[in-house]
Amino acid sequence: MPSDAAADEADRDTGPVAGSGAPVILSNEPGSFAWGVLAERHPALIQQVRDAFPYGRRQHDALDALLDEITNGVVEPLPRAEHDHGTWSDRGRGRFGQSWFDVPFLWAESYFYRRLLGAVEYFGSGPWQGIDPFAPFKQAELSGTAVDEELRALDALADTPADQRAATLLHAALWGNRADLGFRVTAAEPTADDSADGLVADDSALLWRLLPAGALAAIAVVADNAGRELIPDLVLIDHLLEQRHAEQVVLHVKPTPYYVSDATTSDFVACLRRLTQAPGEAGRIGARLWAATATGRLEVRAHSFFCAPLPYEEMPGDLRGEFEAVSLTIFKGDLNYRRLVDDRKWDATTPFADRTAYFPGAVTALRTLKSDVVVGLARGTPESLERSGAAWRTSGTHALIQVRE
Ligand SMILES: O=P(O)(O)OC[C@H]1O[C@](O)(CO)[C@@H](O)[C@@H]1O
Repeated sequence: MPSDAAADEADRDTGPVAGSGAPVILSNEPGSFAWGVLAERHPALIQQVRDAFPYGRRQHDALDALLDEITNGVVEPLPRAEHDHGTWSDRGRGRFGQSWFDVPFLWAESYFYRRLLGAVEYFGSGPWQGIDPFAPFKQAELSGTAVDEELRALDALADTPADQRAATLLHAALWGNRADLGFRVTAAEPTADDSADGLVADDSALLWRLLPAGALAAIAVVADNAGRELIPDLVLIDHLLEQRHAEQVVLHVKPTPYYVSDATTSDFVACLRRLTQAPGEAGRIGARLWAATATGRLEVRAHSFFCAPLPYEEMPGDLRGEFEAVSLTIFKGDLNYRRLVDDRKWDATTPFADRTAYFPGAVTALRTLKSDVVVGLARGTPESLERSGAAWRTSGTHALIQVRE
């Protein structure tokens, strides 16, 4: 569990203040994507969590109160006794007392997950301490037959040439980002066909140029979801290590449960175990990765800032130092993207390099589009996507690979 001091430290040393010039995304436009997340997904998620555990009276009352607050009330501060009361008092200055729909969407979502963990006594000192309220959903996905099939498919890849294998594994990690359990609370899961021609930006050639085989670089991977996303991420990491694109990989996960399916250390262990216990190539990949953790070639870290409601431009000095120390950082997923470029209504053709100029080193985003923000598109692309009439920004049917050297 992160200490209050660590989170305080994370918030104090904030570096330059994040971008300006485009309106921050709020959730107060009925019918907008952000409005739907707060008005529909969060209440549905409270119900799902309530149904998934034999919680006691106190937890049911707390979930009722949270539901009432997010639908009819205003943002309330954390109770004084909470370990991170001070941290959130600072983060919430100017936000408490407002409608949840009128504060920045990024902030509201993040605080919602903190409050949900509070309601189920995740941070308490009692028997529910550390019980992940999303664990049943993550476990069901990880033990499902879809994962069996995905692991079996690795056998066919074992003998393909390395560059072809690399391209396939990169795409598997990219599209694995559609496997997001929060996204499935209300939306239909996109079908396999939806991914055809779904790339709105593709800097993969530059990515491989930055990672030549034999370069022995250190790479950071900022993970997103567990299960069907983390498994292809791990398989890609194995490939990078095996082919000597990287000598060391640091995998950054969340310190506490977040956005339903975001990967924590427990989820990393569960995914690695799933790989090692699989037959064939998947099992061999799992064994190699397990061994890599023991030698330090694969290291897992869980900085408190990964659950902060803030853009990465405001990252604390120690995390900035970690990213400075590697040759490339790969950010997975939609939420990381929102935090990387800042959750604002940017013109979609704003260069990705401009929005990430503050980042201390080369950076890559692998993301399926599941919320409104997007940058780095070629001129004319947003217009033609709009003409298609599809919900291309939010439905997970489109994806991007963006790189800044
Ligand atoms: O798991 P990912 O790719 O970060 O997606 C999370 C996304 O889900 C939502 O919470 C709701 O769709 C978005 O607001 C958020 O960015």
